[in-house]
Amino acid sequence: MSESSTQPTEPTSQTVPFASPAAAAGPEHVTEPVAYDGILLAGFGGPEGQDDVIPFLRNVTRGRGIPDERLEEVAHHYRHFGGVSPINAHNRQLKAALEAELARRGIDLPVYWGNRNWDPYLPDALKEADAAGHHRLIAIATSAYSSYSSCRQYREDFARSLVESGLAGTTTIDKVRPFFDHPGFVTVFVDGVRDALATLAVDGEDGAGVPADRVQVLFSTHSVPTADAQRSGPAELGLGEGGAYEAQHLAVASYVMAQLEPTVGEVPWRLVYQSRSGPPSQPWLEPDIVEVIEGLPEGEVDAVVIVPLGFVSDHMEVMWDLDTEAVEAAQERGMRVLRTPTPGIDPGYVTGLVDLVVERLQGTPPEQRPALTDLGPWYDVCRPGCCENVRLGFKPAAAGLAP
Ligand SMILES: CC1=C(CCC(=O)O)c2cc3nc(cc4[nH]c(cc5[nH]c(cc1n2)c(C)c5CCC(=O)O)c(CCC(=O)O)c4C)C(CCC(=O)O)=C3C
Ligand SMILES: [Fe+2]
Repeated sequence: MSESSTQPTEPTSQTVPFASPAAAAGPEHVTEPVAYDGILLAGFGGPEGQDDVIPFLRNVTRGRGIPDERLEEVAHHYRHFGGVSPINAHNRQLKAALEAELARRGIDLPVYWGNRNWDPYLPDALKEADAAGHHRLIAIATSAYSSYSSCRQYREDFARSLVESGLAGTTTIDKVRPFFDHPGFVTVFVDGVRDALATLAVDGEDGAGVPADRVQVLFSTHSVPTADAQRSGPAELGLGEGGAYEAQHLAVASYVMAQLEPTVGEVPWRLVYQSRSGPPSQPWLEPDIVEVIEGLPEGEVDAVVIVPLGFVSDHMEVMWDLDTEAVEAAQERGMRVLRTPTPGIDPGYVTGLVDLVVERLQGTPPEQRPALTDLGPWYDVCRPGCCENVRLGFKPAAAGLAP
């Protein structure tokens, strides 16, 4: 395991041990213009009432070997909020915001929305596009990084949905690059951490304020099996045992902190994980955010800033694992705690997503594409086998290079 897995005994700041550009020109970047006729907004999906909870969880975990106890626990998170995840409402808002931004820029492309795990499902979105005569789609998945769950699985869902809808051979689906280091995404986190530190500076105990060196910034993302992390991104980039998934998060977190350094100085930070779900025998990325908070040295850290770096909206993984569990852990230790915003429908984020579509419409060369870390701009089309899941076995995927 990499450095990020060691338990902290004192506030830490991580370093990024690599600089390994994916940006070299190659077949993974598409530099020909493509006349797309629709945008496919691909979401995760979530339940919208108590009766949806169990069928939704069955959809998510089919064939995954998630223990029953874990499913019951997760069902409880949803039940606590009336069986409703806000994720579908967020995606309805995002669709409307994308439509407004496209109209503002005079780009005549309809947005079709479909989910992996709940209604409206992806095959229905493809049928809706077909009915309108649209067969050349560019997809935006609501996930910014490389890994099986955050990239490849969406590509497999596209391939499966083309078959299920009867549109294989008629419709094609490409996908915008993983946008972890696109300014539209990253700026939300830079602003969020800056605002949180400013709030703490004037708003501590006794009105004295918390100095930046007594704050621990925790960038949190979804844990995944270490086997999945290792297989994320091309092995020859040499991105370490956490693969592209961990490397991309570390690079973005490091960029965020570097932006703030001139004004706030050195603030301790680290990358942590949340929402682990496999059996205990299976290694997943660590450390867990709650364990890290519980291990923070008493008397040295006055406040924790939680940054939901792995997520694009305030869905259940944010509401429960961060805003409920992690916040309670910090409060129990007498620490102040702030959680920074997710991108949601932030105007800069929405503009950025449209920019990602436009770079594919125009075939913008990689060196002209915005990317804030040395790792990007990441690939438009994945190589064969990229992010494959060895546990679940081979499944065909759309939006990849031909073998
Ligand atoms: C990397 C990643 C993201 C971020 C990228 C992205 O956003 O796509 C993400 C997002 C999400 N995960 C979500 C929900 C769930 N994820 C589960 C299970 C799993 N997630 C995994 C990974 C990820 N998940 C993995 C490796 C599993 C194990 C099973 C498997 O190998 O697939 C389970 C099963 C129960 C449990 O064990 O937790 C649930 C209910 C929701 C919806 C929240 C809502 O409803 O508001 C969202 C946005
Ligand atoms: Fe998940």
